Amino acid sequence: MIESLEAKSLSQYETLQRILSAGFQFGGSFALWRKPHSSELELTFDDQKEVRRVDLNLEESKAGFIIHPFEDQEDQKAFFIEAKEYFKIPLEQKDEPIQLPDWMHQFSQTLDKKEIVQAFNLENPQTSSSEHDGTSKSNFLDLVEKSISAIQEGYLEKVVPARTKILPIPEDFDLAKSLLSLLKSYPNSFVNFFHLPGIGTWMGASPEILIETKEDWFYTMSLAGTQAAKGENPLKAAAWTQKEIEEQALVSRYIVDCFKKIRLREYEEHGPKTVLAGNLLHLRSDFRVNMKETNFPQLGSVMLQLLHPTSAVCGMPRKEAHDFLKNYEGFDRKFFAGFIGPVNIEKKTSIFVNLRTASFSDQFITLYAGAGVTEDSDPEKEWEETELKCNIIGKFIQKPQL
Ligand SMILES: C=C(O[C@@H]1C=C(C(=O)O)C=C[C@H]1O)C(=O)O
Repeated sequence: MIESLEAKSLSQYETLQRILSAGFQFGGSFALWRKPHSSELELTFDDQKEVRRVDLNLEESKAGFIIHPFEDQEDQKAFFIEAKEYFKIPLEQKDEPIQLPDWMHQFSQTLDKKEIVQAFNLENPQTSSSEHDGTSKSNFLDLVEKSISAIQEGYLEKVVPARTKILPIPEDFDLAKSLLSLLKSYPNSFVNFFHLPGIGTWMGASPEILIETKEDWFYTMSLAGTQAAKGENPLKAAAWTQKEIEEQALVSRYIVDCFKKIRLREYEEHGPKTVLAGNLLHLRSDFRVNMKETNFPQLGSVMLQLLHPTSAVCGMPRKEAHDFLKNYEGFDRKFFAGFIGPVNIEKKTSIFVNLRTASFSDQFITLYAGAGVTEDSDPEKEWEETELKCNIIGKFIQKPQL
């Protein structure tokens, strides 16, 4: 009774503060997320101190949240937050109090915003000082020039060089406020936060599904081509150049090639259409397959392995593009452009490409962004595109809007 009265008086912000405090005091891993167009925040907590690693066998997996870096792992495994505790809370204001689960009341001490920052800083490994600089504009322009040359020489068809941008953690940084800003401002994105003790603490708002399975259906998408959303009706006003149309078509072709590898012919392809992600526009095609009719119940896992990393975040041909980035990009992407998301929660699996994301360490926040380069790319424009992408998360770290 007392608890429910207490919960009634908590605002959304205070509820989130309380959840984050409990997560950090719980001592294990935890994640929270809101799927695109959903009005529920989902949360999962795992009390195991040692971070779990699992095979990429989604169909047999326990319920939980999977996190895989950009690079393939030697042991072919991903990090995993098992849903030892799982619950959801409504994000729309309702009259009834938000119910937090009973176990959470053991962690009734609410950490203030500074203590929360300390909780993720202290546990993460120290980063080297070279990682504190981020990618300079001239280095990124050089990388794009090199990418264009590699394409002109016929060695690559498309490549997606990326960069980092470093922000000092602002004096008054407030994780709960930043997260609420992302939730409010990006209804079409997969807003997420996860904490793997000793490994990383990340937050993001991804627009891109890598694979989704719901009942009998498998879904994926090709997302590429970027421009700033402008004016009253940005979707209508969008005009795409040949460069962007081709860039996105290459990603669709890549997906179709993956279907071909497994001799799957019965897929539906819809699009491309213009979609909004934050204040950016992209071109997107949606693909779906009925796993029952095609007798392919394990399609989720098979396609996950074939698709990652797609040509939306790496390039084509995949191996050559990957080698090129390894040689010239000059930083470790870690979880950026890897994949994250809930697995077998309420019989659904929704795995997103980890884009529009930030990692926390020491006193720094690292933002990551890439841009698809083709023969017709203009290096200066690709730099501007990465600035816009970094800003999607960066602006709410610097100035949450509540
Ligand atoms: C690489 C990123 O985004 C990807 C690349 C895009 C592009 O090149 O236009 C668009 C959407 C994403 O598939 C990123 O956000 O960092």
